[in-house]
Amino acid sequence: MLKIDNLSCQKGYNLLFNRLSFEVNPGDILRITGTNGSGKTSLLKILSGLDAQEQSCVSLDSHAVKSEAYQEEIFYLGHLSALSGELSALENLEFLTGLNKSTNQIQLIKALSNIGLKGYEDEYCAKLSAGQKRRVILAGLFISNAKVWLLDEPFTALDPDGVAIIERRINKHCEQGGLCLFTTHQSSTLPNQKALAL
Ligand SMILES: Nc1ncnc2c1ncn2[C@@H]1O[C@H](COP(=O)(O)OP(=O)(O)OP(=O)(O)O)[C@@H](O)[C@H]1O
Repeated sequence: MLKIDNLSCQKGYNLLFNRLSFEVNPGDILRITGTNGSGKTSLLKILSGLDAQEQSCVSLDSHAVKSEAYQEEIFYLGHLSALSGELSALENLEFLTGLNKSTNQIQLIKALSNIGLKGYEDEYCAKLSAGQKRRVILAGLFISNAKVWLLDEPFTALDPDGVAIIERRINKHCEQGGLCLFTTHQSSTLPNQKALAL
């Protein structure tokens, strides 16, 4: 269980949220909404451990955010594509999944194919469209072993086919006991999603 207990976040003079408490259980899909600047990205960054501050009010099965046990279970998909334009789609995927020793190159090529990037394995990411770049990162997400998916605006830049793929994968992940928290400004057809408004 991902537990958030009395979490507050202040940026400059702006108190984004105060004493926020909620739990996300295995199988849960949590949709986080709010106006621009309400703190959605800030919340996901705290939960991913990217926030510089140590956060004792966040734990996963009693493990603290910065602990190895917590970090092993997290995949954070940021707003902006964390890809190198000078590396190919396959090389970027190798880098993204570098810590997951159980994946080999054949699996990575298959993952790119499954997300609609067959034939783009050796293309420099600088030459890919915004949606194709997004798909490279999603390929990394889908083959990761992370239990907790933290997805910041995952549908951005994706065409309807891309949106359908990710919604299907979120469903499958959570049906198998995973957890997914995602932010979006778009409507979503995901069933059984819980909601958190900031
Ligand atoms: N490093 C930072 N230093 C100062 N202020 C920051 C920092 N990061 C974010 N903020 C501020 O915190 C507020 C919340 O930002 P955040 O990115 O979390 O919002 P959001 O809900 O994800 O917005 P959007 O819907 O536009 O993506 C904004 O006003 C932003 O300017």
